[in-house]
Amino acid sequence: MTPALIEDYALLGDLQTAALVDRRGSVDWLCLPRFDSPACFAALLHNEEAGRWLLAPANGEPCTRRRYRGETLVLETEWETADGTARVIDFMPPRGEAADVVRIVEGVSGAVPMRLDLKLRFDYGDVAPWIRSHDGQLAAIAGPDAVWFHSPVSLDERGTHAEFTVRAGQRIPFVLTYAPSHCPTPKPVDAEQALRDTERYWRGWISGCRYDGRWDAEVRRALILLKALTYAPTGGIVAAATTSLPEELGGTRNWDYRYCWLRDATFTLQALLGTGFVDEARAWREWLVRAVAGDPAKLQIMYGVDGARRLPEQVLPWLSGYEGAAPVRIGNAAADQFQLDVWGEVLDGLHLARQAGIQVTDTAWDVQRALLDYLEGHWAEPDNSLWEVRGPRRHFVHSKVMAWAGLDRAVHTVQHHGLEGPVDRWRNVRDTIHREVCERGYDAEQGTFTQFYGSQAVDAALLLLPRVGFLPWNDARVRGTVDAVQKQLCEDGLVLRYRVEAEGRVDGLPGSEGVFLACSFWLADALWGLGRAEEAEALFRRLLDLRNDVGMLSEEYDVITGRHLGNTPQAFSLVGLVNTARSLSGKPTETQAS
Ligand SMILES: OC[C@H]1O[C@H](O[C@H]2O[C@H](CO)[C@@H](O)[C@H](O)[C@H]2O)[C@H](O)[C@@H](O)[C@@H]1O
Repeated sequence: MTPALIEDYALLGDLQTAALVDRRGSVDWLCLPRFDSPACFAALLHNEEAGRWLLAPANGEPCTRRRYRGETLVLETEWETADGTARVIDFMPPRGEAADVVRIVEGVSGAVPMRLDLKLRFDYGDVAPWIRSHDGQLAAIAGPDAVWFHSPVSLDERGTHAEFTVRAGQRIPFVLTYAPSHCPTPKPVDAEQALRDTERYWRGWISGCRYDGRWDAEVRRALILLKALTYAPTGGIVAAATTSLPEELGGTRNWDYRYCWLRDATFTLQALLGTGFVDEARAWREWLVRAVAGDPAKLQIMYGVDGARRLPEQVLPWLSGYEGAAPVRIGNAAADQFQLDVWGEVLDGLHLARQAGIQVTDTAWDVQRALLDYLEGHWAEPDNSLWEVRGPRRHFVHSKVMAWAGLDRAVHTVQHHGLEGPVDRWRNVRDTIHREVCERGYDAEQGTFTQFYGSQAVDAALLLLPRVGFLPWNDARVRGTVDAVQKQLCEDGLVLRYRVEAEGRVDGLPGSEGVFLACSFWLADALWGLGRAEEAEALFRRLLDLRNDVGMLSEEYDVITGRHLGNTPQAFSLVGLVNTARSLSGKPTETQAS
């Protein structure tokens, strides 16, 4: 069986890792025990030989309907068949001692023949484990990993297959539990109790939401998905739950997003803080301070969820890739890039946290001082930009503007919060950057800011300039830039990050890609900022319609085929949804010093 469409997957998660389940009842992606651990189900990036867990009516049809139960991450998938109706309830209880995936088959009506196929393959499909029976449970063991399977339904002698019938009113539990192979057999959770606890957990969490604007249900669903991308033990936030879902069908732009990007995490923090989730923001700040500690000048643009620095990029040649889009990569070489914007984004994010009442600790301010020292010494250098180009470094305009923003927040903090720092020096550098960007990053003939100094092209990140307070919305240069982005980067009304073919292929990569959903939300924000409310709202509604049946958005979208592209669910896109809903409700995410 080939993997499903990207938009056919729903997310399960336990705040340490995540699984993807499709409309046919197949769990095709699961990394254990952490988001960035090797997958034990990797059918998503190959086929069922790389591991998956199917639990569905034997007729093999996709489901009739599915939904999350209320405001939780408990998924209910329902099939109406000729024999009756069956439901599968899937969830991962927020992590206790071990990671569990729980599936409860429920008979709704009639008597439905069901099929279970459990193919565990450790190390991203490369290792077929030994399967043994132990005290009424099955154990799949290989190397460091062990997965235990517990159910009243007996599997065949190979421990991989079962056929059974579910009758109206019956509930049959299946529990899969991970433990390191040297540890004692983990105690399986009680499925029904775990279901109650998991529902209670998510309902309790979302009750902390303080959003009172429009599109309330859509925002709350996006927040639940964002929360599922947080790594509870450390406060880190991953950019997405997957690796190597392609940015172009059949293409090579396939990257691993199961890490913590400071940029993506800071944007997530803005969305969480703006909707009342101060605890998550505090946890992220603590994560950041720990990750950066030691030598803050050696700031990386991304880290492992535990703050690990080394994330070497590798190719997994035994996986054919999603619908043949090879290579499948793990790790991410972008970790070694210089992306100037990140310094500004982190300083901006910490400023926002302070404004939200999260007190500055001495350590947090020390970290900011060190980041500012680095920024002062390096802002004038070319960088790889927020788009992580693998072509030559350039003087990207958005990067310089974010350097300006970082210094601007520092000046404000000293002036208004009584913290110490060389404010006159910072103010001078800030003003120098502003002048330079307006001179070298603006094309007066075209009436637009440009992608980098001297470039003829534009970049969707320029839409963010007014949001960080670099220039006001009513500045003619801002209006001209929004017009140029619309004219040059829109495909069917949605926004590309930049034209890959422009400037001698600025990103240094072969192939092309879809429209970038976060940038499309930024355009809606910009239209709103310019007072073009109707256009902004129409674009936002269009973007909402791109969500799949359970509210998920991936990174990009193919306007020709109407398919989701790139890793999923993607924090960047979900943050865009939350922030634009806030803007259109009159509560814009503007991060300038105030
Ligand atoms: O397109 C090339 C780059 O694509 C990825 O980066 C993108 O995703 C990041 C995580 O969401 C985001 O922070 C960045 O702004 C995006 O451009 C990939 O991770 C890079 O390795 C790759 O060069």
